[in-house]
Amino acid sequence: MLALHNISLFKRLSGVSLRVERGQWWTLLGPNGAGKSTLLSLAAGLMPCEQGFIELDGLPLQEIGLANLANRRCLVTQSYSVGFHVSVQEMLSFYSPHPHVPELVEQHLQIKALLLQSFDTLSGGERQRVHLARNLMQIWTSIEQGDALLLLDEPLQQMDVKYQVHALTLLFHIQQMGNALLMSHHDINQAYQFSSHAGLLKNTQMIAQGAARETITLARISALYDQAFHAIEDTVLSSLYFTPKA
Ligand SMILES: Nc1ncnc2c1ncn2[C@@H]1O[C@H](COP(=O)(O)OP(=O)(O)OP(=O)(O)O)[C@@H](O)[C@H]1O
Repeated sequence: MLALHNISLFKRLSGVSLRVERGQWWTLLGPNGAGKSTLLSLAAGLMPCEQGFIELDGLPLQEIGLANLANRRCLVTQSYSVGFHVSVQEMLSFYSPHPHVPELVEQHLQIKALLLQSFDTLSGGERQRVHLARNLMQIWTSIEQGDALLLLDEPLQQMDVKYQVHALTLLFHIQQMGNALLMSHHDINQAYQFSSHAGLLKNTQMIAQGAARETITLARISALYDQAFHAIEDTVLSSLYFTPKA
């Protein structure tokens, strides 16, 4: 679905290639400043690459146009404010062609209880739930068709543990419908547990990529963050649990 061919942007991203296919959930891991947000903005078509090119279903991104892209892909950015007084209901109807919160979204993000509240008075976690819901509603028709590309820049920030699990479960359902996900995240264990694939970015370069459980290894994670880790076997989840050495 999404193909990045050797893309670069001065001091922000260097020669990155990546293919994200339908039904795959990629997580980008890497230290602050590694280039994760830059990669997501370029993939969303919000700025041009200096070198290389990006295709969506074989078409160069710049030929698709932002209006068409808006029906097909969303970008959940790291910070979001509306800048004026507006209720959650008004904000959702302003940005989304889909007038109602879809049942699957409501089930996991519980937006309806917030609809009459002013967006600017929401707590950080509530705001992030609405921000995620708004982006999903923007492309909901494509999501239902299994044809959507979700670009997510640390989408769980400020959510409490319960809503993190709810949001990850919602994203898992959306992946199972055949959609493609590319997400940056700072939680190695959630990436290991939930994503199908992982890309490790360091100093603007992709140093490893592939199936999540083959790519996220103790040696690579320690090198990625310049930090020693323990890997503990979780026999219940038949998974590894990474924890930094103090
Ligand atoms: N608008 C900009 N102009 C110039 N440099 C920028 C700009 N935005 C980001 N950068 C630089 O590009 C590099 C990559 O930044 P980016 O935001 O992509 O990192 P990141 O991996 O998303 O980091 P974080 O985990 O902190 O969100 C950083 O060195 C950053 O300082």
